[in-house]
Amino acid sequence: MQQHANRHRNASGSSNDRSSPPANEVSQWLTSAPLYSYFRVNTLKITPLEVMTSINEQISNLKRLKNNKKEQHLVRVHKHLSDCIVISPMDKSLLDLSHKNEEVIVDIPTGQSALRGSHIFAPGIMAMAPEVQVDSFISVYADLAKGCKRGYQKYYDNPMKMFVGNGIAKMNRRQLFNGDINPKGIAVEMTDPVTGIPSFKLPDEYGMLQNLPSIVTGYALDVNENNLKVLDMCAAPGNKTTHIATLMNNKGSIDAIDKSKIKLKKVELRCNNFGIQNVKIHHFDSLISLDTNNINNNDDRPPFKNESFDRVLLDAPCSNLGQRPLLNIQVDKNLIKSFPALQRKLLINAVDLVKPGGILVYSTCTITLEENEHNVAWVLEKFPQMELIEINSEIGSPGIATQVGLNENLCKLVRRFGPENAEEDSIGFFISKFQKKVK
Ligand SMILES: C[S@@+](CC[C@H](N)C(=O)[O-])C[C@H]1O[C@@H](n2cnc3c(N)ncnc32)[C@H](O)[C@@H]1O
Repeated sequence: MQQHANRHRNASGSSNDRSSPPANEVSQWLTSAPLYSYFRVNTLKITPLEVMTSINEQISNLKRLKNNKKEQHLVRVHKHLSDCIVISPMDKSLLDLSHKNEEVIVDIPTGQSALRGSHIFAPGIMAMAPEVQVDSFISVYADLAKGCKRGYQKYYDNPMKMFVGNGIAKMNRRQLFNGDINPKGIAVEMTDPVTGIPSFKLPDEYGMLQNLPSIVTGYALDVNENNLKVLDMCAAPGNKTTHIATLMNNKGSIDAIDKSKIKLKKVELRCNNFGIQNVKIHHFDSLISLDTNNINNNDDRPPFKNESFDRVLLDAPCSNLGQRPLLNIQVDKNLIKSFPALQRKLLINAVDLVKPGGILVYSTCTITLEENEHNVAWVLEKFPQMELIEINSEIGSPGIATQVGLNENLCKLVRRFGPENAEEDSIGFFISKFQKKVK
């Protein structure tokens, strides 16, 4: 019996459903980088056309493309999202992906970012060959074995170093490892990443690289009306807060809560860069964001009164099994199992804080059924005042139906981003949208 159950178990964490992709397909998908990158334009300061022109200029100046006769159309505005620019990968036949003698070793997060089109920043470099000069053309490897000590002097020979592409050194070994001060800034400009995703640099105020489903989440909150009162319960580092504020055109108000003080600094910085003025930042625990004992007379800060908000976003802490590429997937089963309980506690507060007629969006950047469809089914069962409503988006797929989760019809109302989403190859993600019934 056990054997039978395991055969049908899949990486989404469930048995008995036939629509989840098999585990090997999921792990292959998780370890690879999404095909496209997306830049969400800060429309408070600049138009998508201006940003597109600027990205286009930088990309067409890349050496690989400049010397090539084939015309490439790598940059376009998303057909459904007017503030989202889609950047396609470069034609791989134009890239120089031969392994160079001179190399640098980077840590796993830096390797993952390079696969998504980032340059290599100094703090991510573990080792650099002594012969590397500024402007040398070098190979970059991610140390999947985590065996390379920072500043390692010899050639790092390990079968678990993964080639992520080639680039031009902008610092040498001495600048990286001999100084007293930790170096910052770009140490290698990636010109030929194995994924072909081009790198570019724009002023911070123009907007930010953001995953497609995160952009869809901002739209799902429906903030077109004037003077809405919005609560973002898990806001840092502010990707969605800044998008929602932009969609609100700086009108109304957003209370942005997070329990991480350090990460809230990023929310503040982004809001300042983007020219956002309608966000109030609170270092607080959203598990106690509801004023159950009526102790707070100030509605400018948490805990907030019952039914205070027109819109609530709960972009919940989760198992993160969607953040591609995950070059070393380490599944701590006990940690993963702990998330649904935390998410449900946050959902209880979210339900209480939204006004009748108001909207609650619940999202995660993971693909497990327990943190997604099962939590949605739990809300519907526990809170009859909450109705699951459609997300008007053609992007993403319906949810996965199971006996303990959502049925086929309810699955059509949610958006799931996983290996089944071949067309808009993105990170793993889940979005659901509820409306509180008017009494
Ligand atoms: C998925 S991230 C949010 C990402 C963010 N919405 C964005 O788009 O940039 C989850 C966040 O929840 C925060 N968090 C976890 N538990 C929390 C709690 N009890 N109260 C408030 N924030 C919490 C974490 O610090 C983390 O920043």
